[in-house]
Amino acid sequence: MDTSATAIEWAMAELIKHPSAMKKLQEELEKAVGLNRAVDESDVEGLVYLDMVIKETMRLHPVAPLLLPHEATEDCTVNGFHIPYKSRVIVNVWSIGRDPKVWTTHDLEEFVPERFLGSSLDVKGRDFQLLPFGTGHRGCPGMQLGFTVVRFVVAQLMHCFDWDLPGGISPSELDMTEEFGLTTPRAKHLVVTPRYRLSE
Ligand code: HEM
Repeated sequence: MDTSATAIEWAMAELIKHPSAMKKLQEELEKAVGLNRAVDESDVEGLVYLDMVIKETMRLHPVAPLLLPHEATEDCTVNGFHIPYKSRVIVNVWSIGRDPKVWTTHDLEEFVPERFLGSSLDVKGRDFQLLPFGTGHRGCPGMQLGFTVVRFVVAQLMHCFDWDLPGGISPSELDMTEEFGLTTPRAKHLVVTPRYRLSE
């Protein structure tokens, strides 16, 4: 599964669709790195807006929308629901990412990285509102690598380039249809033209 590539493509698409968020991220990167060199892996730690962009991307576009099927190892009760031993449990993180009881500060369907401002929510599996890597014994063992790669690549692409959509399409018209399955990639790959923005 191309999990990291799918997450990077969604982050790029959301940033291109929301030029003000892209500008804020570019400003954060410029402040941290300047325009005379490319982003290094060590620059990415502590970039608050970048972190919020990636979390918001993973809230709206979890790469594995139903995680992987889990099996109950014993009888248990969760939120009043009895789950018998050996039941197959499917966790719909796509839907949890749009739960109005959880996400109260901004429009649920909108890409708003600022909803994470001042919040300690992270993607490591402790906060059940946001589980793009699953949680527990069968959570994603590649989480650290995946999260680092996604942050680093998005930071480099946004720092080095501005992005133009083809054929005069305006950002708001960008098609965000998902292809539903075990993973949810974009239905149509993102096609964009880079414009180099660093000093030589
Ligand atoms: C952004 C990148 C990635 C995302 C969003 C992601 C997401 C996930 C999710 C949601 C699961 C299922 C967890 C569950 O059901 O509780 C999973 C499982 C898994 N992931 Fe990842 N993953 C990513 C990157 C990676 C990488 C880089 C590797 C390997 C180097 C990896 C290896 C695995 C493996 C082996 C499992 C199965 C674990 C098991 O069943 O015990 N993932 N991943």
